[in-house]
Amino acid sequence: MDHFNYRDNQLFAEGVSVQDIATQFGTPCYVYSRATLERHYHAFTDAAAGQHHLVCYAVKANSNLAVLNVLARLGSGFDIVSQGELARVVAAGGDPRKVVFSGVAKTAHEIRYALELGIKCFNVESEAELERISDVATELGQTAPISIRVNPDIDAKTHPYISTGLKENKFGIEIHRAVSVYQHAATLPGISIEGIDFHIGSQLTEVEPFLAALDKVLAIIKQLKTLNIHIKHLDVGGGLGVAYLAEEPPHPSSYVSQLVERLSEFSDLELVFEPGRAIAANAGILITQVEFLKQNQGKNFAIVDAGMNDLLRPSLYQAWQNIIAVSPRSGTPSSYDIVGPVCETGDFLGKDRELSLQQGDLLAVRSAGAYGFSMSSNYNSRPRVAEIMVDGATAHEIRKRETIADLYQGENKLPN
Ligand SMILES: Cc1ncc(COP(=O)(O)O)c(C=O)c1O
Ligand SMILES: N[C@@H](CCCC[NH3+])C(=O)O
Repeated sequence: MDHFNYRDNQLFAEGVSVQDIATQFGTPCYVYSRATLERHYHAFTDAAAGQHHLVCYAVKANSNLAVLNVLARLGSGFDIVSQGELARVVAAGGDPRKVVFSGVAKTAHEIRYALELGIKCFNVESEAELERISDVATELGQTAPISIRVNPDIDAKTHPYISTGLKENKFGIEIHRAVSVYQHAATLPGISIEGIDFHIGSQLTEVEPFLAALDKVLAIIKQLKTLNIHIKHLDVGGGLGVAYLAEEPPHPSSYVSQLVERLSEFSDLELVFEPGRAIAANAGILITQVEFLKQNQGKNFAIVDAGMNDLLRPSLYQAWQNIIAVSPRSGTPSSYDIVGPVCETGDFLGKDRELSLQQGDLLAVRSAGAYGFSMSSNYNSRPRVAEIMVDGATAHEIRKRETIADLYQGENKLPN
């Protein structure tokens, strides 16, 4: 469910007409709903209420400062993968003590920055990284809180590019070596063992792979206890999917409850979640305008003003996202490929979409709040689009559209 609905044949974002947003701020632009973000966050926290828990929203899904700020105000923690994301969290008013730091290649500089801010935990992805974290912490006279990311070798049954928990993926430490890595970690001077984590992939539509990974990791927690290594938190990563087309992912509350049920023997364990998509995807749309309608060899194209540089998912993963008219027409629909202005054959937002269209019409690409703007680029020297957040009856410009000058500021010609 979200807050983008039709009223009198006009698409609304909460209390504001999408047509009005386009008129005021221009197209293309991303539009987010504060109420949807808040509702999705609460779906996790309400369902986890019986267990000590922390939701660490995955910043990579949508790192706009206003989005982070809305979540920070609710008490959310954050899952980050770079110094840049951590700086954003701080700038948005997030609490560094609720930050977990994931990613396979943390630099010494990034580790130092995170230690100085006092983050909750480093999710460690390799032995070499463990050594580096210990060294940097020792230099600073600190001990770094860590969790080992175990790779449970579970097939998450998702797109191969976004599966992360198989042994052939680059992520985490093989599960059969986890215990020995913890034993080694316990000997390092700059390390304080706090947790254990996994993340098996993104856009998962079933709970079973999560439960299978959870069971494997709970067995390790028990084994570590016998070795006098006490795990305080279990981070189950993110990855819960959303319905883009006909998928039927479990509701966050059902997913959370099923995980919590497995923890009856582990009442002291803090459960950490890192959802990105489940919170942000359906809290956003991308509005785009039809520039031209065109026919080639009997095929209909609607050429729109947003392209793969604005929303990469369809091109990169052949992802399907719903495309709807902002003011639907009553005429007989035709089948259109919705394509962008970028000079790539793979530049499309959707194929074979049944729509009744005229030049100048506005379209909304749904479920675009996650991995939309955050994966956008300046390819073809196209300025990045504006981002708008609707809060009740008001639309706020939370990021201005880039100007043409923004595209080359900071670059220098060679001296004569
Ligand atoms: C370590 C980690 N945590 C959390 C996430 C967020 O994933 P999602 O947006 O699928 O919830 C990702 C991305 O897949 C990730 O790699
Ligand atoms: N960018 C991906 C998700 C990647 C998750 C990051 N590990 C998507 O749009 O579906």
